[in-house]
Amino acid sequence: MQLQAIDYTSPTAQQDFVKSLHETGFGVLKNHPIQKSLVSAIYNEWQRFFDSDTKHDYRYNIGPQDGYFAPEASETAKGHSKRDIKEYFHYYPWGQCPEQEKKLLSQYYSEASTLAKELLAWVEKHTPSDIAQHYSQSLSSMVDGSEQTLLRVLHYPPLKGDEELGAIRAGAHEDINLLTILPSANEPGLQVKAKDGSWMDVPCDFGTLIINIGDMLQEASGGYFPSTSHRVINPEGADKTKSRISLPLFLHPKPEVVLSERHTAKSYLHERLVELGVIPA
Ligand SMILES: O=C(O)CCC(=O)C(=O)O
Ligand SMILES: [Fe+2]
Repeated sequence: MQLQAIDYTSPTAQQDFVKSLHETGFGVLKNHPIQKSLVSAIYNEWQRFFDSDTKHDYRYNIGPQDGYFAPEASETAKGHSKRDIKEYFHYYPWGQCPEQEKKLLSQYYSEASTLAKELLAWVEKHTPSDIAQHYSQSLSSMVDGSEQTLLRVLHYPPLKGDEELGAIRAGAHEDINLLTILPSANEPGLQVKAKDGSWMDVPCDFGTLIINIGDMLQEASGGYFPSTSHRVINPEGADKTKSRISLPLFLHPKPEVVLSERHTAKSYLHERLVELGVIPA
């Protein structure tokens, strides 16, 4: 399995990108419209946020899931017994956000959502017709007017040595949504599972964007687009003392969208959040 960066401006970008998503569940883009300077400014602002105690004033709301999730409240990946070693903030335009950090984060949300929708349109255009006939409605219309798209600011704190045995920064998991777009983080660690079961490092060149399929698009495409397992491993040696910040945007459809005979977006999301231990059954 190879993950080579595709040039967003190349004449064959759309086909190459959708081929990569079909074959691996992942695609890497360079020369895309998201500015590096915006991403690094957000990383800096949120490092300060996570380093300060005011984060506790933004504790997440259990139903809507917006706000700050402390390490004690973070996810336990399906099939794992230890919580991930991370804390994070869930931003929605309608949700809570510290005033100081709102300007850049809302700008990023809007730019990244626009790009994610464009990439979803590429996926739609290059889905073979025998697969596309199973979409209950066009992929673009699934997200039009959706208020569910989630921007997560993630902080993996430096390791102190007192972490629970076997706990890792992000246990192997699949994303729940349609598509995820993720700027390369400020530190390595992201790995993707290849078809032979081995773990491969995802290239971490600052400025590239990583896109992956989530379970909802896998479900809607009958598996044509695979939702590939990924994880974030712990740093070693001198890197243990470093924080890692990342900024995934999870493109979500409207709740009433029918994904398959089994699921609407709402029923699927609910099932998965219970599994992750972040909402009660
Ligand atoms: O931090 C990363 O690089 C990936 C995060 C991730 O996979 C997730 O939050 O779903
Ligand atoms: Fe993920």
